[in-house]
Order: sequence, then C-alpha cells, then structure tokens
Amino acid sequence: MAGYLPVMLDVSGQKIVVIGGGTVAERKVQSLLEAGAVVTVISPGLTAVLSGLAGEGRIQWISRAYESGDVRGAFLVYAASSDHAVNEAAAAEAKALGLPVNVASHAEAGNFITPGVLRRGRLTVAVSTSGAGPSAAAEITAQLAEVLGEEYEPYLDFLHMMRSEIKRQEASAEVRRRLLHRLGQLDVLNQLRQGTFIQWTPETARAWITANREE
Ligand SMILES: C[C@@]1(CC(=O)O)C2=NC(=C\c3[nH]c(c(CCC(=O)O)c3CC(=O)O)Cc3[nH]c(c(CC(=O)O)c3CCC(=O)O)/C=C3\N/C(=C\2)[C@@H](CCC(=O)O)[C@]3(C)CC(=O)O)/[C@H]1CCC(=O)O
Ligand SMILES: NC(=O)c1ccc[n+]([C@@H]2O[C@H](COP(=O)([O-])OP(=O)(O)OC[C@H]3O[C@@H](n4cnc5c(N)ncnc54)[C@H](O)[C@@H]3O)[C@@H](O)[C@H]2O)c1
Repeated sequence: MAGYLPVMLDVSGQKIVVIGGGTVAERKVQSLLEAGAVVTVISPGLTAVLSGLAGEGRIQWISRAYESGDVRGAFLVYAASSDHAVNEAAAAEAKALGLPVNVASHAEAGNFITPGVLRRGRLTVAVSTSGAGPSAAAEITAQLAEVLGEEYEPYLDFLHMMRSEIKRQEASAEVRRRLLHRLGQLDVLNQLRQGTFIQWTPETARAWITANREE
C-alpha cells in the first residue's frame, strides 16, 4: 500500500497540465482554478463546462490528442483521459522529468492522488482512503460537512485576525504562547453557532490582549 503524504500545495500562478477534457478532468480543473492555478487542457474534446471556461479564457485549451513533450514546464500533471495507454505515457513522461503526476484511470501509475475536500474559508479538510474507495472518500467528506458547519469560516477569520494582532503587538514568545492558548479557550465558536457573536473591533482585540497578557 502506498503511504501517501498529505501536503497543502500553493499552486497560484503555476502552470498545470491536464490531459483529457471529460467529467473527471472537469472536476480536477475546477479545484485547480479555485486554487489559482494556470491550467492548460490537452484533449480533442471538452465537456460543456470546460468549453465555457476555454471560451472565457480561464483555461488554455490545446485541441488535440496528447503528444510526447506536452507536460514539459508543468508544476503538476493530471492524466485524466479515457485512454489508459495515453495516461500511462503521460505519467511516464512526467516521472522522467521529475514532475508529480495524478493518473485518474489507474492511480498506481501516478504518484499523487486527489482527496475529497471540504472548505470553510481558511479551513480545509481533505479526506483520502488512499485510493481504496473514492466514493467512500466523497461520502465521508459529506458527513464531515454536517459536523463542520459554516460557522468555521468566520471563526477562522477571527482567529487569524487575533493571531496577527498578537504577533504584531507582542515581542515575547512566552506572552504570545499564553495569549494564543487563551484565544483557543474562548467561546467564540458557540457564539457564532447561536448567532450571538459580536464582531471584535481592533479596540476590543487590543483590550483583550492587554487584559490577558499577564499570567
Ligand atoms: C475524492 C475524489 C476527488 C476528485 O476526483 O477530485 C476522487 N474520486 C472521486 C469520486 C469518484 N471516483 C470514482 C467514482 C465512481 C464510483 C466508484 O468507482 O467508486 C467516484 C464517485 C463520484 O464520482 O461521485 C471512480 C474512480 N476513482 C478512481 C478510479 C481509478 C482507480 O481506482 O485507480 C476510479 C474508477 C474508474 C473506473 O472504473 O474506470 C481514482 C481516484 N479517485 C480519487 C479521488 C483518488 C483517490 C481518493 C481517495 O480515496 O483517496 C484516485 C485514486 C485518483 C484521483 O482521481 O486523484 C472524488 C470525490 C468528488 C467529490 O467529493 O464530489
Ligand atoms: N479518478 C476519478 O475520480 C475517476 C472517476 C471516474 C472515472 N475515472 C477514470 O478516468 C477516465 C476519464 O473519465 P471521464 O469520465 O472524464 O471520461 P470521459 O469519456 O468523459 O472523458 C475522456 C476525455 O479524454 C479525452 N481523450 C481521449 N483520448 C485522448 C488523448 N489521446 N489525449 C488527450 N485526451 C484524450 C476525450 O476527448 C475526453 O475529453 C475514465 O477512463 C476512468 O478510467 C476516474
């Protein structure tokens, strides 16, 4: 069994090559665009959605079958055509160039896989079954969406704002640690769930930091 390493990649502005333009490629392209990647799709055909994206100039479309040399210069490669031999050839080319490659038809030919993803603003939850059951990964992700509600988005925005403020105001690592620990103990998440949370102003934030900085 491959022991996959979970990572969070910054792909903004990076060129990513997707071979194939079907429903699987469409799903991968949508999450690549959400992450700010610069996407090139190489495929003789496209789904209606991908065709729309190409028409709007949001992806580059090379309208032909895969050819050797196509993955050169990519940051990541997705081999998602319906032709397994083509996916295999693109994966071999990517690996020879030292590029990470995802193979949608038979994952073991590639070296990274795509997890199910739940997003709540700054919170990302990725679920993988290491390829054992992709639809189970989708199902588990849907179950987590019930548990991790929309309130996590403003909650993480709040934590981000406070953490930035604490780092800006406090030079002492010990004081910062104490404040960040106390921040985690606040009842903000529950207040957000109940609709009773009142947004902290910069003044409220500074007053809380002053009141909590001593032991
Ligand atoms: C999570 C998700 C993310 C995404 O695709 O973006 C994803 N598959 C999803 C759905 C899904 N995939 C399949 C079905 C049909 C039902 C079924 O067969 O079970 C459904 C259900 C559906 O479509 O609803 C079929 C399928 N999938 C793979 C193969 C080939 C193989 O096993 O090698 C085949 C058989 C093809 C064939 O028969 O020819 C392979 C992979 N699919 C993965 C990810 C990677 C492992 C993730 C993990 O578990 O760790 C991996 C290894 C590679 C990769 O694609 O990166 C996404 C959820 C989207 C969402 O959340 O809505
Ligand atoms: N990983 C997953 O989540 C998942 C889910 C379902 C299916 N699959 C696998 O992924 C493959 C693609 O699935 P799909 O539903 O997108 O299929 P699809 O038939 O909707 O699309 C296939 C795409 O590949 C393109 N294509 C065909 N030959 C090509 C070539 N030589 N070069 C470049 N592009 C080429 C076609 O033009 C088309 O756009 C399936 O064969 C299946 O094995 C994977």
